[in-house]
Amino acid sequence: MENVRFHITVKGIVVLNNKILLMKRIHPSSDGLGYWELPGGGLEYGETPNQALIRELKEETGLDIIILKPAYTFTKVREDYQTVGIGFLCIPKNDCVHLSNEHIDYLFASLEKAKELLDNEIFNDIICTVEEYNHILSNSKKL
Ligand SMILES: Nc1nc2c([nH]c(=O)n2[C@H]2C[C@H](O)[C@@H](COP(=O)(O)OP(=O)(O)OP(=O)(O)O)O2)c(=O)[nH]1
Repeated sequence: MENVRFHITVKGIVVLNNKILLMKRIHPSSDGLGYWELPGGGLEYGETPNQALIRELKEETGLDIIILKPAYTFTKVREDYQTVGIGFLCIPKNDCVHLSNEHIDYLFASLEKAKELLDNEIFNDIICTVEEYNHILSNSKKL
C-alpha cells in the first residue's frame, strides 16, 4: 500500500448549558451517517489539530472556542484514502452561530435529542465525554 493517502480531520463537541452543537449538512454524508454532524473539518498543511479546529469552527459556525481536551478518535477507510478523525471537547466563547454554505441548520441539542439525530456511530463516540463533562459541571456547582 505505497500510495495510500490519509485525510486528517478534527471535530468539535461544543457543549453549552448541557447541550451539544449539531450542524445539519446540505447533503447527507456519503457513508450513510445522515445529515446531522459535529462541526469541524480537515487539517490544512502546516496546521496543528488545535489550530485546525479553531479555524474550522470559526468558518463553519462563526464561534470562537476554548478547547478543553482531545476526547476520542475515529477512522474511515475509503477505497483510495483513509480518514483519521480526532474529536475535541470544547466550550464556545459566545452562542451566536453563523452558518456557512456547508450547513442548512444548527441546533444546541440535549443528549436525548442528539441520540435521535446523530448516527449511532457518532453518538457512541461522544456520549462518555459529554456525560463526564456534565457530571463534573454539576458537582462543581454543588461545592
Ligand atoms: N465515528 C465517527 N465518524 C464521524 C464523526 N464525525 C464524522 O464526520 N464522521 C464520519 C462522517 C464521514 O463519513 C467521515 C468524515 O469524512 P471526511 O472528513 O473524509 O469528509 P466528509 O465529511 O466531507 O465526508 P463525506 O461523508 O461527505 O464523504 O467521518 C465522528 O465523530 N465519529
